[in-house]
Amino acid sequence: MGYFCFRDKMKAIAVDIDGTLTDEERKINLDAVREIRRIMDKGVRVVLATGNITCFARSVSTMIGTNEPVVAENGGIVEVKDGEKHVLGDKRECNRAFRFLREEIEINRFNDDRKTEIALGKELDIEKARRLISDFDVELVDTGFAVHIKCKDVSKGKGLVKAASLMDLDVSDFIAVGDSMNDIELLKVAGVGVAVNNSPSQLKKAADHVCRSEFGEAVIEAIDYFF
Ligand SMILES: O=C(O)COP(=O)(O)O
Ligand SMILES: [Mg+2]
Repeated sequence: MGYFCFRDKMKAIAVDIDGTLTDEERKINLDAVREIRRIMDKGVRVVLATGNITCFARSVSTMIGTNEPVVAENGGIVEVKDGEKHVLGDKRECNRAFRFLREEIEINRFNDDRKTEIALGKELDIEKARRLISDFDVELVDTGFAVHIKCKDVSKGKGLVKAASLMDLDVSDFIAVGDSMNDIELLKVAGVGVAVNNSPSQLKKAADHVCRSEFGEAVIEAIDYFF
């Protein structure tokens, strides 16, 4: 089935922030924002799905101009615009793993108020850390911007399922665009999963479509292709 079959069928897009809407320095691509606003004007609904903390996700969403739920903390939180929060993760096991890890190796924890996970500086020796906390029911996800200690059953994919139901949509109505390993479930649950070209090969393999371009240019490419 060709991708053109999806044209006019897709109702919504879920977009990752860092490395997808932004470049590697976290500068947002304004042309991609313009493109997102253009399809919003046509009635396409836009959800941001990010590993960032909820207030950051909400701020970016507000400034782009979407009033839809945001998926934050890698799917641990889905927040509706009026501030109603759906908590899909449990931080306790992350805390236990973190306390154990900090006894063993030096780690730099983000000083923020995450509700369902813990974010660490990306300079961490991730393979060593994974071995050290392998007995805990958590996983480490490296996004290229941070390393997250998150519950195994939390994902942006589950977050999108929740967001879609709050929007009276189905996840299959969504195209999802992402750049890193915290996007893999997001790309898998969506109707069409799109990896930007700066994604690791594992994400590209999980995607239905891999963009030729990188970062925000790839968001523009995906929108032009699918909407
Ligand atoms: O929080 C991160 O580490 C990356 O954020 P992202 O999911 O928006 O790319
Ligand atoms: Mg990203």
